Amino acid sequence: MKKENEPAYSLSSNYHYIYENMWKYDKSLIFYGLAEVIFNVILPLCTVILPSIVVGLLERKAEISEFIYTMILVFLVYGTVSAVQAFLTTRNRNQYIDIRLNYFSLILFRKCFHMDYSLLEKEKVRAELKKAGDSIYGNWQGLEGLMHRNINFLTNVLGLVAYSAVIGWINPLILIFLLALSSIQILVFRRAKLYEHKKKDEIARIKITQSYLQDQAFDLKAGKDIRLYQLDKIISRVYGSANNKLKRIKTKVRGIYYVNDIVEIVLKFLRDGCCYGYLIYLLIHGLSVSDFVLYLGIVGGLAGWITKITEEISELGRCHYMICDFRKFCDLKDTFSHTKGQMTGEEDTALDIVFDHVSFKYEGAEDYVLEDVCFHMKKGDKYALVGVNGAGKTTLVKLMCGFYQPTKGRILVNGIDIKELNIENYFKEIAVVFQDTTVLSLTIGENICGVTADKAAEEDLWQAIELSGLKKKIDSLPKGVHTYLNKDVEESGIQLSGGELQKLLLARALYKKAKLLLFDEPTAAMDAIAESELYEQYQKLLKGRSALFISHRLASTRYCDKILFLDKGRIAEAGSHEELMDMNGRYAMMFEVQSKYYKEERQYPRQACDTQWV
Ligand SMILES: Nc1ncnc2c1ncn2[C@@H]1O[C@H](COP(=O)(O)OP(=O)(O)OP(=O)(O)O)[C@@H](O)[C@H]1O
Repeated sequence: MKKENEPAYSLSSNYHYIYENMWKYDKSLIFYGLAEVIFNVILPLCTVILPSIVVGLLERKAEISEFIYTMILVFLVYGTVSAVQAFLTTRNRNQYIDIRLNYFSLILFRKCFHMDYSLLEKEKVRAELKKAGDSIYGNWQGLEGLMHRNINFLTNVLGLVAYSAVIGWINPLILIFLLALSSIQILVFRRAKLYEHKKKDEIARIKITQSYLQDQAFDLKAGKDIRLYQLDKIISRVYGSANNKLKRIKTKVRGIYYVNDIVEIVLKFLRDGCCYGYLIYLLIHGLSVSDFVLYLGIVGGLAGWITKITEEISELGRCHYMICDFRKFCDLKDTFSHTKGQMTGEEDTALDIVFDHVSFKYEGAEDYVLEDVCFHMKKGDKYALVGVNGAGKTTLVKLMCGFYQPTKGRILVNGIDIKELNIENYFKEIAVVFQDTTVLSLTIGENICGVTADKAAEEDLWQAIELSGLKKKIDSLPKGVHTYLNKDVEESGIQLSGGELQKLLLARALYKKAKLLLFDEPTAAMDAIAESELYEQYQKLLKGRSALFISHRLASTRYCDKILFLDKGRIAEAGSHEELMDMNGRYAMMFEVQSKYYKEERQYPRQACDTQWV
């Protein structure tokens, strides 16, 4: 079993993951990477060997012509190697950014789009998503970081091997001494990195709070409430306290790195002192000046390779942990079947839904939101779901959508347990309008059809627009269905009113030609005329499809075949409008309370107007 803080994947598995995907994306990336490693080592070797050649010429008082030819050759070699190395570095850097944005980002997008909704909602999973995002949104971080760091690491290892061969030839003891010092440095680095990793969960949680508050500060909708209810102070206070928490953690992490830096300085002092002392000793005892220059460069360079190897190992470790975060999120197991699973039957135009003793509670909650809910909605049935606030209506709709699994009992869709369904296919067969649904800042047509308006089935698009009551508005827009919403993507975008937005969401649900339609307060923001028009064409809108809708305006429920009255998560009353009125229970009471105001209003309409304007 893995211990806490132990990475979820081995380093070799992460290497395999990255290079396998690089190979899939663009095979040449691997070859260009290897070429960069080779040229990264050749270049510093040139800077060590070439000066020693020049000093050698001076030492043996070479002819001026030989001196000039050699110098030209030196510059040519150095120039060519530098140019190739610079080309490879730039190319690889750009390509690594490219694969991060165009390949790995899309893996994360796809995971978010298709994973169980209930998983995505969990606070713990959101923190994991934040960490997975950190590993791809940043240069030299996580996945991209490993590609860069690996080039650097291999460069340093190859450099170390080449330089070690020369130093081992001078004196093997120096080599052993240098390697021993490096091992100490690596161990100290590792301790600092492990501590930093331990704090990552805490940091991710704080960052979620920070980015939520930043969103609120910049959000147009929140801007209204912030001004009217003076929420700025509380937002600033919570943001400040999150910043302080982060600062405290980062100060502790920096403290550990400070110890690491001191150890590094002491080791460097020891290393350079001993090596340079030994070379001076050799010079005094007959070593030529050109060899002294060469060895000096090699010893100095070797220390550089070693220092960089320790740095790169620590950076590789950091990237390794970040890749683990990315893969852990991408490998989260779903409870629903997304790619396999059964289909509901293509020939049907409606779905048959059974709630068989369904109880449900949200994760971490003590109480059940729904308890022992039983009903059978046959193909083509129109159901209304009513009840007081918090009775569990939206939760029931979300269960019907396949966003959550029941805690107890079963939900059957055309006789198949929802757990056994191919949920992606089921999503294609249902259309839902939630209370908190948002639109994308794209064109009206794209929002309704999910594709560009040109590719949409034109007739269906206009039919949905007409049925939802949005036609008049669209006809008034110069660009019609090609008009952009909001201003995030297109400056000329327009802002729809609450009611118009609701009509648009309705049009989107109707365009889909779903077998099951679920509406959560679909008319809450509509004016009375729009609402009444909608109800009048209710049967036409739903054309033999199954539908369930939640509404607090009980007058609307009379268009439904059956009404379920939900009370504290249980179905307290069920039947047609007339049956429930005859029952004289909670539904009848709520209906009476609502209709009382309409009656009163009809009795005194003028009076109200007069009082207002006289
Ligand atoms: N994601 C969630 N996590 C935890 N509890 C939740 C979640 N969503 C809703 N609840 C709780 O479940 C209960 C039922 O909520 P639900 O939204 O289903 O009620 P509702 O009947 O649709 O209410 P309303 O008429 O106000 O829209 C509430 O007490 C709510 O706090």
